[in-house]
Amino acid sequence: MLFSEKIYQRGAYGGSIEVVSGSMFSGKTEELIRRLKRAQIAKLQVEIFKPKTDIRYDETAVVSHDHNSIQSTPVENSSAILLLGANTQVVGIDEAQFFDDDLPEVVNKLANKGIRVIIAGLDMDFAGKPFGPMPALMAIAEHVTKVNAVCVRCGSPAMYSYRKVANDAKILLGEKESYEPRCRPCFHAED
Ligand SMILES: Nc1ncnc2c1ncn2[C@@H]1O[C@H](COP(=O)(O)OP(=O)(O)O)[C@@H](O)[C@H]1O
Ligand SMILES: Cc1cn([C@H]2C[C@H](O)[C@@H](COP(=O)(O)O)O2)c(=O)[nH]c1=O
Ligand SMILES: [Zn+2]
Repeated sequence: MLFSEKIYQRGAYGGSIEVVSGSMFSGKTEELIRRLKRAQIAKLQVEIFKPKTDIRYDETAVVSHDHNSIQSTPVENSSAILLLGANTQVVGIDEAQFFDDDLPEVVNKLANKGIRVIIAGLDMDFAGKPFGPMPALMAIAEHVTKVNAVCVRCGSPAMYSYRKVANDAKILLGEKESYEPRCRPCFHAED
């Protein structure tokens, strides 16, 4: 889909919410970085946020599995995004699944002020259950882009993040040592 970098100029109530969602390794962060870098090229003021807890690749930058990166501000909660993002033109948010349930209200407020908000996050956790505020964010977004990884078992499009380690905690940071993307049949198959 083609998004106009100049969309913010429509003013109050002219903002918008875009959500990029899918499994791990599906390219959510790369797509987020791509859209944000285009906004920077268009000389828009861009503020990028991620949860303070997400220190997998870098304490401050948003970094993709392929090591593309963009500077960001780590924040404790969604109210910090409202505080720090209210006077900019474009707001980017990565790992949105880890934020609190107030995030949809926060991004609605930002979009109602005319800000373009671009959000990336996991739609489902390792058990295939909706993850945090993501369902609500997808409901209120103008544009939802679902991306797929490649199933590591069969090569089909993958929508699930299969957890390879025995741990039932909802939040377990990690990458290939702990997770692999799988398609529906492979996700439900016996190991
Ligand atoms: N099984 C896989 N399917 C698709 N991409 C993969 C896979 N394993 C590794 N990758 C790499 O991961 C990159 C996507 O990284 P990233 O944007 O950080 O994904 P996400 O944010 O969705 O976890 C791809 O461009 C690709 O190079
Ligand atoms: C499925 C699942 C994932 N996580 C963690 C693992 C990673 O640290 C992030 C997802 O990162 P990505 O950019 O989408 O690759 O979330 C988790 O805590 N719980 C889960 O169920
Ligand atoms: Zn498969």
